Amino acid sequence: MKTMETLFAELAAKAEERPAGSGTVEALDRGIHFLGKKVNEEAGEVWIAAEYQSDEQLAEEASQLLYWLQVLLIKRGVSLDDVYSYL
Ligand SMILES: N=c1c2ncn([C@@H]3O[C@H](COP(=O)(O)OP(=O)(O)OP(=O)(O)O)[C@@H](O)[C@H]3O)c2ncn1[C@@H]1O[C@H](COP(=O)(O)O)[C@@H](O)[C@H]1O
Repeated sequence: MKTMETLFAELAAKAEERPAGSGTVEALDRGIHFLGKKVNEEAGEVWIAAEYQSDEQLAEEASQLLYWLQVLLIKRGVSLDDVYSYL
C-alpha cells in the first residue's frame, strides 16, 4: 500500500525523469494555476463526499486531494518535511 511518503517519492521521480505517458508530468507542465484549481476541485469533492456519500467514496476523494496537493508541492519544490515542520 502506498503512503504519503512513497507516493511523493514516486511523483518526484516522475517530475525528474519525465516518462512518456505520465499524467503527473502533463499536469506539472500545465503549471501552478491548473494545479491550484485541481486542489480546489478535489477539496470540494471531499466536502461533498463527507456530506452525502459513503466512507469508501470519501476515502477515494481524499486520496485524490492528497495526490493533487503533492503534485502542487512538487511543482513549487516544497517537500513533505517542509510541510511536516508546521504540524
Ligand atoms: N494517485 C494518483 C491520482 N489520484 C488522482 N489522480 C488524477 O486525478 C484525477 C481525478 O479524478 P476525478 O474523477 O476527480 O477527475 P475527473 O474529473 O474524472 O477527471 P479530470 O478530467 O479532472 O482529469 C484522475 O483522473 C487522475 O488523473 C491521480 N493520478 C495518478 N495517481 C498516481 O500517481 C502515480 C503517477 O501517475 P502517472 O503520472 O499517471 O504515471 C501513480 O502511482 C498513480 O496511481
